[in-house]
Amino acid sequence: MSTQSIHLLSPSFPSPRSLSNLPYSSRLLSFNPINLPFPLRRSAFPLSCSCSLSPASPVLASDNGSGSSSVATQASSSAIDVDAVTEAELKENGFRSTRRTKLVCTVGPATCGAEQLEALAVGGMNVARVNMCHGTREWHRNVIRQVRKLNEEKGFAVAVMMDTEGSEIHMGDLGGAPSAKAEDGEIWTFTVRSFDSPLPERTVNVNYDGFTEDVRIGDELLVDGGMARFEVIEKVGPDVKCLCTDPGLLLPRANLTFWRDGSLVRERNALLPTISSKDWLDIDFGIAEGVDFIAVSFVKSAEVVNHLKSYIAARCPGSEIGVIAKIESIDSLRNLEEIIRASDGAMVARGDMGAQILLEQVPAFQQKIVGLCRQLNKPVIVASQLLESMIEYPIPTRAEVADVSEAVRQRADALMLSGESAMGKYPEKALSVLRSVSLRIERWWREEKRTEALELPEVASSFSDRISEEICNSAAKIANNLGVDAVFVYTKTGHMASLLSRCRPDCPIFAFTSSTTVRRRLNLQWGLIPFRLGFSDDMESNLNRTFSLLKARGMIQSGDLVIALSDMLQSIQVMNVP
Ligand SMILES: Nc1ncnc2c1ncn2[C@@H]1O[C@H](COP(=O)(O)OP(=O)(O)O)[C@@H](O)[C@H]1O
Ligand SMILES: C=C(OP(=O)(O)O)C(=O)O
Ligand SMILES: [K+]
Ligand SMILES: [Mg+2]
Repeated sequence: MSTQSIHLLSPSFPSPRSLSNLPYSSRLLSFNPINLPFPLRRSAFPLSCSCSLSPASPVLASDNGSGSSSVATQASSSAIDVDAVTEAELKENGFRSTRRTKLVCTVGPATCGAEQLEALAVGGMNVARVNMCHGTREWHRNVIRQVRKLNEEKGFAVAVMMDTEGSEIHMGDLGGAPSAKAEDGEIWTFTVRSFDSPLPERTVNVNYDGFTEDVRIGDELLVDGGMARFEVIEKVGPDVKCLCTDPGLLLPRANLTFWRDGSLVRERNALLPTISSKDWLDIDFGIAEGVDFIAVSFVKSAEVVNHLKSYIAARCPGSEIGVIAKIESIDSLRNLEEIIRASDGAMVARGDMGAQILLEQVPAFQQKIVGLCRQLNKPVIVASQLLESMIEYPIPTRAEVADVSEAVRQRADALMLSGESAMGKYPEKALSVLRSVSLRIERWWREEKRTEALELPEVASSFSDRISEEICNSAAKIANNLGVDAVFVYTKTGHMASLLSRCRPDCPIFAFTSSTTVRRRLNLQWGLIPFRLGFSDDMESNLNRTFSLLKARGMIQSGDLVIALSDMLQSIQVMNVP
């Protein structure tokens, strides 16, 4: 085997024992040109016979029901866990075929059964989202546990995202009716009164007590950003009488916004807390159930993100729960950069965003948010109405396919289904459209060699981080120039894997981590194939083990060209699989 390597050692980094015999002085940046015909760093032992050299480092127990990270001492030196679906895909079609864009599915009544969840997992769902706007905690608990059970029993690695309700104004649940039709010219009552008995005809509850005080006669009331439109004509105590001016379908808990002189009214409701008391209870529930991500609705500033992160850290120290900021309000657009910096990722929540700004402004903001997240090295999800027509129909519109393609072309980390998978007629078909469009556009992009000119600014905050960042940028470039088959990264926290993902290299990135929770979290990031593997500081031994384990499972072959990086060693090695 020929190994060619570049090692970059940070002065603050503990020198791994495997390096002690190498001719490096402490503060050293040594660059060995990779096209030299001999190995720069000789293997102490031949890689092909090294599967017995497994490290005795502790590894985390495999996926368990609670998602907690109980440390088991060396569960199995030979084990490597990878998502069963990716494994099958790799074996069948090789490295280049793996999908880089990740897929999030909202789980709802159409998909909450074990069989349906399994079908979504097999269909490529990387993250299951539960929306706390709907359903009971019991219902959500059941879904989360079923996902965990499937992971355990079937070898999936589906992460779970809990999405908070937030305190924006929305309608009640229509007294149990699935929907209600508002016709042109009808008078409807929007009220903050609560009813014990069924709702009177043409009456809708509103969740916000200040509603009657805040609206004025002449205001326009928009349901779901314009699915139906009303004009406020009279206020009678707790009731607001409205004339329907644009007929439409009202869905349970639909979002309400009111507009005055062409502008969104943001008076007192703009002062409502981003995380309501109900949301805090849901968050406690999510932490207890071991969710991987919490998506915060209607984020207005970085402050709330920081607050939630410290709350999570205090409630469960060492937790790996990622906080995703949903960009959907005017305030979030104003404070975009600080919010994204504070978060572990962002969601372009186009549903509510489109109700708060002009629809024609949404695409530009999408592009801006996707670009900013990439620059700041945060995963980004493009969400809402990607395949809306598939709630009803088995094929998407051409326009929807174009929208999905655009998000893939922007190289968003993930695409999300909402109603399509939660309550639509064709959840699996919708997922397969996302999958096939992603694959097709990614391939087209690679074939066209459309390497984008996007400048990636430095994100590191320490010298050691800068080294990691430079290594990842260089490794991605080398990978593209040499046309390598895969980049391997050994990462404890996942940071180096995400830095590589940020570069969007042409080949897949195999991210090896010993933590089950880090592994699941990496599921949201572009191009990463997370593996759980116990590993040591000794790269030779890590590589040997990985090669033999992956070869035994038919996932790589002798002769495949890989680049290997490690965040313990801060090194780049280029080699053929022995
Ligand atoms: N847990 C659930 N229980 C019942 N219905 C749900 C659930 N989750 C989602 N839905 C349905 O799917 C639709 C789309 O989901 P989503 O986009 O997450 O919510 P929203 O429409 O409130 O923004 C919802 O409007 C609702 O009708
Ligand atoms: C994803 C969104 O949030 P939710 O579905 O919770 O309204 C959105 O508004 O686009
Ligand atoms: K929500
Ligand atoms: Mg929303």
